[in-house]
Amino acid sequence: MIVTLTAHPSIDRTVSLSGLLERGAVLRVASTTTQAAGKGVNISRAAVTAGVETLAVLPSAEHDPFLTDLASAGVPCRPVGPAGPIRMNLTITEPDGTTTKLNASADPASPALLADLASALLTAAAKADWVVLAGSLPPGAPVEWYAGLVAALRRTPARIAVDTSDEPLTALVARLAGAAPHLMKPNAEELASFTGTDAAALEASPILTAEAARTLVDAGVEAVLATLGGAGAVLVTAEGAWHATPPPTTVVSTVGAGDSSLFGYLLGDERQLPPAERLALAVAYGSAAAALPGTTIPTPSQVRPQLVSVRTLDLTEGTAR
Ligand SMILES: O=P(O)(O)OC[C@@]1(O)O[C@H](CO)[C@@H](O)[C@@H]1O
Repeated sequence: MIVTLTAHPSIDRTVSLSGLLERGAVLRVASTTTQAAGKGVNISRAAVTAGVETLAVLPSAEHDPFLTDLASAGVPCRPVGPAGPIRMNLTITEPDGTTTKLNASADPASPALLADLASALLTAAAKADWVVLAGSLPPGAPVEWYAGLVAALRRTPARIAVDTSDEPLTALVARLAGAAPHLMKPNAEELASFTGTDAAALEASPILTAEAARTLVDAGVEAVLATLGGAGAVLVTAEGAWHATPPPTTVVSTVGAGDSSLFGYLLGDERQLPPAERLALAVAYGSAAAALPGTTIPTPSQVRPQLVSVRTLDLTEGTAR
């Protein structure tokens, strides 16, 4: 079972433009969609369509329509309240695939709500193969909240994956000694933020990315899945490093591609696939998501790992095979 925590869930409103975005202009909208989302929720959605048992833990008021949306998608939920209204994040997509995102903030989370979320998560972790801490933290949560949760989750049988950014990521990286998650999924920008490298340089060089990811493995993280957008992804473990390139993809919306990649990796792990095949599944899930509108998460029939090419990276020689 994959338990996800979305401490800062969102209603994702996507506006698809029929032309290119022009600041200050009046523009025609081709279509709009609205979906209950947030990183952990998206991963639980992917699990449901792949037939993997999941539970989405999130703050929510008792009868919030967000829960109705998740129930109609068949996503098992553990809402924790009382919580304020769920924020709305806006995505603007252009016909060339350019995706612009405006992410809002929820009302501040109280210490009592954070404590109840942590306790619901620790209870669910007793039955989980993986617990995924995903997304930003709501206002009011201390930046080291994820780091503290990882330390507590390390005392349960579950394995822990984290995908976050900004201060919560920095705080987690600062406390890896003795409390490292089993899996981290930074993108190039996130990896650059604590390795003193440049995101564009990482996206252009899988070897540089693998070297940066390697610093997390040296600090105790079992596996680092570094996603590089159109350049695919790099996987680094203590055993080696791999780079996977996606098939040519017509990008419609990149929202949810990272969450889909992370789920693809976890699915490969549940199926006990070797590292290169787990990476291929991650990249296939990510590129399938990028080809879909809004925050749509791909179904297994839309995911084609056989079209992904994987090569081994030799970090001592600085070469790829
Ligand atoms: O503000 P955060 O928590 O970093 O990201 C939230 C978010 O952008 O992440 C998902 C895509 O990964 C979306 O469903 C959601 O709107």
